[in-house]
Amino acid sequence: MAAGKYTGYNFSNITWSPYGPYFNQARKICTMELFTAKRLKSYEYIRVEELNVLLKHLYESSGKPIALKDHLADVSLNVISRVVLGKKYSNERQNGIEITRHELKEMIDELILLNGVFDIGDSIPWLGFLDLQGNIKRMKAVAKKFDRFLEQVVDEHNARRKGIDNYVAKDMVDVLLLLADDPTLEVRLDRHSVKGFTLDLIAGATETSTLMLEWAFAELVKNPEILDKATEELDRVIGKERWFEEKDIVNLPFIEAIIKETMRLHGAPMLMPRMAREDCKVAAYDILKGTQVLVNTWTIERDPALWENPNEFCPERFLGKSIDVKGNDFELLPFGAGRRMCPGYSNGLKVIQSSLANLLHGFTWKLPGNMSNKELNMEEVFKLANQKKIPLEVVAQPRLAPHLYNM
Ligand code: HEM
Repeated sequence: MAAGKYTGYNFSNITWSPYGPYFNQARKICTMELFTAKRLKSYEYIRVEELNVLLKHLYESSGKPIALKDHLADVSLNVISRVVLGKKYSNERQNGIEITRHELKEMIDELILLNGVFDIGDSIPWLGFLDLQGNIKRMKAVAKKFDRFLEQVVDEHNARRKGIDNYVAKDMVDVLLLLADDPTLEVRLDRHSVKGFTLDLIAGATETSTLMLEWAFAELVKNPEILDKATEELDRVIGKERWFEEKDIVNLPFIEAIIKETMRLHGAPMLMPRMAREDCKVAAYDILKGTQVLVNTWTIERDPALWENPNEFCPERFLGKSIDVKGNDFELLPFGAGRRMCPGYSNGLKVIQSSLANLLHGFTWKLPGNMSNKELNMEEVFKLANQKKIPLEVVAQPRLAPHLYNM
């Protein structure tokens, strides 16, 4: 869907177009400025603080059914808004606060939905101007809202650093604005590009990790023997006297395997569209230069020629195997590969690893009431990301000593 044309900012137009001069620049900014190992490490305390809020909240709601996705979405949005925008948004409208967390989340949901929607005008271009489904009207409306919000974000950041020599960037918008001041940059970043970049970072990060975690929990409550194996590994490696820390992940191969298996079965169904740069042949098909190419990862990741029992949730298949999720192994591409691979994959992966490990370590998980695991609905809704048709409801009970929840 040509959402970018109407929303003004989108993965496929300003900063990210692989055909425009901004693309190489944007990639360089990601790898050399925004997602360096040092910067990611410096945000660890944010990931820990936000996860702790959730752990505490779950402790207080223990025994009651909760819609897990709503809580996970709060963690993702709070982490990414602190990392990118330098602050998180509350659900209460406070003085001087231009937007509530709920409003921001609604805007992101609308943007993601419109990016993945099937629009008649895309298939029959001469009907496009009629906007039969009303999508274009909705895109223009959400673009206006985002622009108002991002203008305010940029103004606030500029005001904060005004008159300060050698200002040290505190968040990603600061980094982008400092780069925009740099006259030596190969392609100058203007205000519009900073806003586009900022929006891509927020939209790219928010729903992806939430959905992965919701699917992981759905698979685990559906397969209690796998859930038991995961808790056994956590007890053995972490013990019952402390929480998981990011550095522990290298000692938790089964938790890593659960994440890979969740991504294999429930990752994004398609990668970002590509265009063939030259004539080529793929599996005996002639692909002409300029053809738009869609990579169907859903099919690759369930291909029986590559995976034994492809529709079964079986993390064990990854144990002792070197298949990773970083775009090197083409049978598993949850973050894509190559020039358009997800620039935020290491941050996304860290949020997923620590949320999954700590939620499993700190709580037992059950379906509400007398619902059996066989009754759990696992239907998907195909969008830009793969959503669970019926949101997962679960009941959590603490499994560690009470003083550990006193954060
Ligand atoms: C578990 C978390 C995440 C998953 C599963 C995920 C997945 C993906 C995938 C599949 C793509 C398309 C890659 C391709 O076509 O080759 C992508 C692109 C992108 N992701 Fe992520 N992502 C995650 C987290 C993040 C985070 C944390 C950020 C930013 C902070 C981010 C920002 C982006 C952006 C800006 C793009 C567009 C890149 C382009 O068009 O060239 N993502 N992501």
